[in-house]
Amino acid sequence: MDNAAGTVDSDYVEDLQLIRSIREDDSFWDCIFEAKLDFLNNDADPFQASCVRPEIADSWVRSYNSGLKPDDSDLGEHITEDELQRVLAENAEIADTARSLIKNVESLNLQNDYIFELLDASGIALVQIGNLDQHQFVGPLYRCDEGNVGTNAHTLCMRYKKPFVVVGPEHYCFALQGLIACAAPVIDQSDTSIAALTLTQSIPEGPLSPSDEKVLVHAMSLVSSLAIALSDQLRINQQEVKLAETEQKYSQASLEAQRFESISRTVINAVKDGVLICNAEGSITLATPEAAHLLKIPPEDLMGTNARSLVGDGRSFEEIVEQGGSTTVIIDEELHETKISQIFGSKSELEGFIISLKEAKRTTLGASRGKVGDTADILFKDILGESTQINKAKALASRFARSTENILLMGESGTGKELFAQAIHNQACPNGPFMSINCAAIPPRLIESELFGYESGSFTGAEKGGKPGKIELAEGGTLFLDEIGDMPLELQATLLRVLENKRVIRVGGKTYKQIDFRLIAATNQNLPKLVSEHRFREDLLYRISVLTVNLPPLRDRIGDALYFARFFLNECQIRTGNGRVTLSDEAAHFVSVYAWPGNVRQLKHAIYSAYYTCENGVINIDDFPLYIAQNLNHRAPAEHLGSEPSGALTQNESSSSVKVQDGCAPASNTASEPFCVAQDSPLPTLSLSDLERIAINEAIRQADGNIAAAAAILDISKATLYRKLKDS
Ligand SMILES: Nc1ncnc2c1ncn2[C@@H]1O[C@H](COP(=O)(O)OP(=O)(O)OP(=O)(O)O)[C@@H](O)[C@H]1O
Repeated sequence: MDNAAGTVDSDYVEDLQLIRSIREDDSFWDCIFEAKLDFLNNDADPFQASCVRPEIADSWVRSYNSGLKPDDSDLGEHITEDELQRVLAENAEIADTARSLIKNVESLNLQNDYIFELLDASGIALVQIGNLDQHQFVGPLYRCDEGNVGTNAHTLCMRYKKPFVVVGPEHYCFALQGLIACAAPVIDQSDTSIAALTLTQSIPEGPLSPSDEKVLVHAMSLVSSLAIALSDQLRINQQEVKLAETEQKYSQASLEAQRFESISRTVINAVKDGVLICNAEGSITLATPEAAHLLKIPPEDLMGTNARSLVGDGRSFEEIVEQGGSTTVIIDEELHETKISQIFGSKSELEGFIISLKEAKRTTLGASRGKVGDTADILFKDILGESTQINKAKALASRFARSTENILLMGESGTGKELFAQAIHNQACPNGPFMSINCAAIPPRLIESELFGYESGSFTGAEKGGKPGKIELAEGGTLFLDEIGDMPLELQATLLRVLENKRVIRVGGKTYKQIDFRLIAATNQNLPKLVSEHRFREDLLYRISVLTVNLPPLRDRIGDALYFARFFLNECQIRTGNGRVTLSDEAAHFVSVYAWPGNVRQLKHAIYSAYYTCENGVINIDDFPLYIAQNLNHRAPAEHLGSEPSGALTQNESSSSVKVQDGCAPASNTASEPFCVAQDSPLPTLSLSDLERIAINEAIRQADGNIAAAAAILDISKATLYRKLKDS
């Protein structure tokens, strides 16, 4: 039988031999006794005596060295009743368990006086059962160890962590010579002897009878088995206690967790912003109703969804946190401000993120980069129109925005190229700078320094300390090159190089700087035609036109002209706070069929003008600016409404002029010349510059010669108007 307290039979082999030797050999008992006397009186080495076991010899030496007299009869160290009670209280569990195990020991047919004891590690009796009362030292108020009772079975069994028998003369003290004691250790979970079970019997001096031997062997096995059982039971008890403690801790922890979760939920739900909690990988574990509302995704669908792809701005959450934690993202065409914080575990490891989410004001756009650059606050949802043509263009541009490629926007003047550029920028990198240059509006000699920047003293008038160019400033954002068709040919080669290696060198500079930016170029010119005329580099065209969005002219966008007219009327109403103004049937028809060569911009100004001009809250054709109203005689028949789109700028057509529809006189130099409404062929043409000149004249006329007011009507700056007047 193997276990922690030892192997009953094998552990007793030496003891059995000893007992057998004592029974079979009359002189064995005396041999031990003589050896002890020889050791005590003559300093003889007890290890040399063949009848003395080495453990016993060792114990004699220790007992001797402790100063104990072998002929002492007052053995053991007296302890107080208080100390005993304290020890009993400390060992109550082992004592109770032992008691229940040894209660039947009386039923053993022990022939001699005996005492069955459980002694703690220091030798104090915790339990005593038996009738051996003539030896006072075994009384309860004694501590019995090797130092005060000499060689004994319980000390040795605990020392060697195995059952031990000490017979008559093996005891160091003569007073114990009439006893035989079998002891076995009680061993705890950490393999320490914490107590000993001992059966001590009186034994007649001299050889043992066969029945004595039998009883002794039986007693040894019993003690050993009981000690093993006691050790096991204690271990089980300890495990049960641990289990109960663990269960209690667990249930306390889960109660705490529930309480914490309910508090967190209450707090989180009380926050007005939407809140998402996700793990370190980004998988969402909690989403408040407001977050689900803002994201337009049901809360249950949000669980497990990756927050990194849902509310990211191109940077990793870790990067965002490192750079301040705030960012602006566009989700479902709406602008949102997000704040991201990290959640750390008890060992400072990243456990996840808390993301708060709220609708943002446009002013937050670019805020996290210090608002470098031009204003770009247009989102795709601001690009109006109900026609499939504009919606297709928006969908395409929005798809392109997700790439990092350059984008080319082609469309006639006023079709919304600038709006598209801003919307693409805000969808792709709302936190980055939006740098814009109109190549047609800047004198060619200045474009280079504007674009590339310059070093100090690189030309007369250069700012001290140099100046970064727009490309450099577009780092992390967008460079919008409007009217790219007007870029000087010699600069096109430099621009191509910059686009190819994303490195820029300032004018007069010596070192290149790596810049991460996206180019959005726009033009109302037919670039392939410019290429064929050697006014635009073919390689640059290929480079910038990989992703091209053609913006349809208003005349091709079925239903949009009327939609815009009503929208702009409403805008005027809100702006002025005046009453409602409507279009007469005739005016509405006219708006629908007019070709609007200046597209949305022209329509907008025409409606604004008519709004202020009309009387009685109804706009008639006469209320439109003169150059439009004069087309009355040439407007399309009503049945022309909804006809197929015509005249859209394509890469194969020249867009520098606008097609003028059937029945219209060709453009003239005066504002009094009629304009055209959309009709079928034949199609004479009117150049954009003619249109512009006429629009400018009309605006000045309406503004009674006030340039600032005329510029406002034209939706351009006063400076631009002056420049245009100068150029024309
Ligand atoms: N789809 C649209 N929704 C709302 N407004 C629009 C739309 N398209 C154009 N506009 C308005 O028309 C005007 C001209 O737009 P924008 O400047 O973007 O056009 P563009 O194509 O860049 O013109 P240009 O080539 O002359 O620079 C602006 O006032 C703009 O608000």
